[in-house]
Amino acid sequence: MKLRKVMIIGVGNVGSTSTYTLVNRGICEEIALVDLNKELVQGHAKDLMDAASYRPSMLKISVRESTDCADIDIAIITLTGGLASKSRTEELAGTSRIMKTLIPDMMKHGFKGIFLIATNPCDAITYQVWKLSGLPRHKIIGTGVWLDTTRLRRILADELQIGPQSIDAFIVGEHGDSQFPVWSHSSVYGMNLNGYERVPLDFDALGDKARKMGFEILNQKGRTEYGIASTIAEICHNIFTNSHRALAVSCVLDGEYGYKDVAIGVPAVIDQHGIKKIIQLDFNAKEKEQFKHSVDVIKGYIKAI
Ligand SMILES: NC(=O)C1=CN([C@@H]2O[C@H](COP(=O)(O)OP(=O)(O)OC[C@H]3O[C@@H](n4cnc5c(N)ncnc54)[C@H](O)[C@@H]3O)[C@@H](O)[C@H]2O)C=CC1
Ligand SMILES: CC(=O)C(=O)O
Repeated sequence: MKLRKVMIIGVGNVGSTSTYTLVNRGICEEIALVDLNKELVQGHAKDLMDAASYRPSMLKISVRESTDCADIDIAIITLTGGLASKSRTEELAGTSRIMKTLIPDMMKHGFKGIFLIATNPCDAITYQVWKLSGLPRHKIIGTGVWLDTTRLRRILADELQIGPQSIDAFIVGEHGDSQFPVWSHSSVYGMNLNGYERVPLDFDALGDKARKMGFEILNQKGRTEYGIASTIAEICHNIFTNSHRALAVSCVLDGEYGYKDVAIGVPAVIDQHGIKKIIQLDFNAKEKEQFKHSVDVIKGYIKAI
């Protein structure tokens, strides 16, 4: 049986917490760590091997160069050229510069797997990775709005006093300010959200709360890590189990929703090869406008790369 191998590129807060989450969920058999900071990466590898020793099965934590990637199934991008403090786009210039050498070098060294991108601004970097890799678009996934969707479900769960897994609500668009919840398709078991508890919900306020949650956490603790680490682990789990579950992630569009040359958060069916199918929702007029705005915003960032 083939061993499942993941590479984490950038073992800072997000990369190390993601590795710890992958270890504890037993999602793969090897995690290869890559970072420019050689002391940090060696230290994390030893600490994480201690954690892995408590797992019932063999799990290898290795330290590699990113070019040692020919046998990797999923390469997870969690590096940054400089962390944002107010807007995710602050990272665009520094990080896109790193990508211009990192991705072609990996491709020259035989990378054949799936790229999973968490680095911000997530949608623009996802698109850039697709362009630089030359891989088919189904092999490129940005974590995108899946974390925002999870946040929205948690906020709604609090409001409605029902488990978040029972709420079918989600966010589409940019992992950033132009994202929006698709209220026209949100329900509890097919029941309109206002009908569930028979109390009118303040939909604008709920969407705002989810949209602002990332920076609310960032302002309080200086970084966000656990939420995105669980998002990364969840996407890897869905790939490795060939789940065919639909998640709202950043996908490269090629005509879906009437757009191309952009990566943006939309619901997509995940299988062992990556994105199996992009689900095309029937947006109402307001949502069509909001989606167009989000596409325009992301295209603006892509143009600046
Ligand atoms: N998509 C999402 O929902 C979230 C995304 N993020 C993003 O994740 C990224 C990482 O955030 P943190 O871990 O907090 O940053 P961090 O600064 O703690 O870690 C970044 C790591 O990348 C390494 N690095 C830089 N250039 C590299 C290169 N060329 N090759 C290998 N390693 C390199 C650094 O040495 C550092 O260890 C940021 O872009 C951040 O905005 C963070 C939280 C949530
Ligand atoms: C930092 C970030 O992108 C988030 O937690 O949503």
